[in-house]
Amino acid sequence: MIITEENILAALRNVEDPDLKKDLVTLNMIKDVKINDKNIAFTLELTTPACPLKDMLKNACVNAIKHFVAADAIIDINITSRVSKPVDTSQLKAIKNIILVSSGKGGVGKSTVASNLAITLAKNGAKVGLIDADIYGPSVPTMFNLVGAKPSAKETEDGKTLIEPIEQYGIKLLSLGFFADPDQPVPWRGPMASNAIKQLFNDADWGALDYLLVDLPPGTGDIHITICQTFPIAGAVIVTTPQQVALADTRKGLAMFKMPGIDIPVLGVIENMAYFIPEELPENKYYIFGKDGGKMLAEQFDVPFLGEIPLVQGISTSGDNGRPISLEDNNPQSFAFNEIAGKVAQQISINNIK
Ligand SMILES: Nc1ncnc2c1ncn2[C@@H]1O[C@H](COP(=O)(O)OP(=O)(O)OP(=O)(O)O)[C@@H](O)[C@H]1O
Repeated sequence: MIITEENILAALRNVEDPDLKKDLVTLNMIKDVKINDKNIAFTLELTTPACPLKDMLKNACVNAIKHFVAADAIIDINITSRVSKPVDTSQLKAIKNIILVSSGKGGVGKSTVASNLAITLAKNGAKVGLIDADIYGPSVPTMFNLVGAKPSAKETEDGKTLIEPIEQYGIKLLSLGFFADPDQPVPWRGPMASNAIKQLFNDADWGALDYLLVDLPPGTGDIHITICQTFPIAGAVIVTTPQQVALADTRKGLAMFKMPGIDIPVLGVIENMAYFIPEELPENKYYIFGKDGGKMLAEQFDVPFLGEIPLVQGISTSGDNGRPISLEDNNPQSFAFNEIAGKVAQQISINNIK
């Protein structure tokens, strides 16, 4: 068979993206096909740089071309991505997907998860921002080694003043902690807190972002309602620990996102501190808070289970030292965060195609 672009595209129509349930040609993911004798090159444009199916799709393309077009073809696939976004007409047009990171209870590791997910998505090549909206105890300044940092302001051409997010580890950051005295007992309350948070979205120079993560305060309250009702949210990630007391509060958090008038897609549940691994015995797992609580909760609410993170000292010390663990490339916990970040991005891509 003569190798033509039509033959190649016809072959690739047999490759379906298992998440998006359509073939790669219909999804407009195949670009720039070039043919030179038996050499075939093209670009496969994914919906997220963190796509967990990258290798699988690449292999499927090679197999389809070899099977339907030419068994001896030499195939070179260049993988890129263009992050998809929900259809919306909001003022935050340059921000493609706002992801809420939420928990029913305080102290379950929501900020740890939000920070590590942000870093992991950025490491995969996405443009990422993080808003720390935790009015009770903003932890982003500590986790990103930015205690005492103050964002600067800039004047736009039309005379508006914009806050400049602070960039650290490739992520644009704004935290309520940058604007309050860390020793003040209750820095933000009621309408003042809601207004401050709205400003972090509306009056900041975010530029173009693929993902803007929001570290919410624990529980369900005014801040949650304000954010959910003011901004177009792509979805919420729920962080829980396996104890019954945490799960009970997580149920309420999950139910809030499903309430009429809020109705935010739940991207899934992450079980943090799922088991304890002692540093000197890394093969041993101790289920000190019970087993599979997060997984069962996800099943019960019919939302995806995104994965589990163990309780390890390295996660806590790295956060306290201002360099979250996922900055380390070869750490098992970085692999765990990479898998979870891939699943979060995958769920967003699935929702955006609906
Ligand atoms: N998987 C883990 N292993 C070890 N320590 C952890 C883990 N996850 C979180 N921690 C530690 O637990 C503490 C609380 O975590 P974090 O601040 O992320 O929780 P949070 O849910 O955001 O809390 P808050 O309710 O105050 O916002 C921190 O000291 C953090 O380093």
